[in-house]
Amino acid sequence: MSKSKTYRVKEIFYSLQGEGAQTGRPSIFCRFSKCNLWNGREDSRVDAVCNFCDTDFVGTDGQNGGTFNCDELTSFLKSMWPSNNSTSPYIVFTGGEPALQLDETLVEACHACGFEVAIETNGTLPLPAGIDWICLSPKGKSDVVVDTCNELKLVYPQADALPERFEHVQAQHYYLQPMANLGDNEISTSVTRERVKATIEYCLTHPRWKLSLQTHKWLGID
Ligand SMILES: C[S@@+](CC[C@H](N)C(=O)[O-])C[C@H]1O[C@@H](n2cnc3c(N)ncnc32)[C@H](O)[C@@H]1O
Ligand SMILES: Nc1nc2[nH]cc(C(=O)O)c2c(=O)[nH]1
Ligand code: SF4
Ligand SMILES: [Mg+2]
Repeated sequence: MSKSKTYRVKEIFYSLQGEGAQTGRPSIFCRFSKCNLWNGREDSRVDAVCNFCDTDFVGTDGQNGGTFNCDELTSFLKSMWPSNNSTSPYIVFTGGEPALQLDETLVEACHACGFEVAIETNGTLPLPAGIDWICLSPKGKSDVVVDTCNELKLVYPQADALPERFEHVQAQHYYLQPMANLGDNEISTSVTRERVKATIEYCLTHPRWKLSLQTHKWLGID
């Protein structure tokens, strides 16, 4: 891999993992720009393969965003972790779709710095080897090529991506996450009662599946 390769990053922030099996874990989030299932423009949302995205991933103008080479990115990520502690930095690559940019070079560089590497992915693109925690979250009619992960975290309900379609996926955890309304971070309004109720009902009748809530939205943190 060329040493001059650069990564386009929307934002980098330190927070608690809000969702899924690692909920509550201090994590550095590296949000890459761009997605392959939506161009991020509101006027294109209705026609997108993924049309309920709650995230701005366009450009590099978020907090700590920019264009980084591999050394610059790993150095910056390291600088976000509190010093004077022996716990390895836990980095969550997200986006946008991180599999468009995350490659083995960056994963290996993260490991060389002692990081643990996680990804949040829509599963439509092959993943580089070596990722320590894969959270797979399939979207709509898209073809999912990732069939093994640590957690399957399906946004529910999606007419074209209901849980039955993913029963074959090998995972340690199977989560349903209620689809949040857009444009408001208050949990009481951002997730409709109906969606939460429908998600609870599905879990109760199909107990392989557990409920995942976007707890950072409740807490008002990044
Ligand atoms: C913004 S996505 C970025 C990573 C990747 N592109 C993906 O879709 O998994 C991060 C997480 O937020 C979830 N998500 C996005 N929009 C959501 C919404 N409106 N309600 C609930 N979860 C949502 C995704 O399913 C995914 O698990
Ligand atoms: N706190 C927090 N937890 C998260 N888990 C997945 C996120 C994402 O946007 O990928 C996310 C996020 O944006 N914030
Ligand atoms: S696949 Fe992920 S980043 Fe892309 S539009 Fe959907 S939720 Fe957003
Ligand atoms: Mg998010």
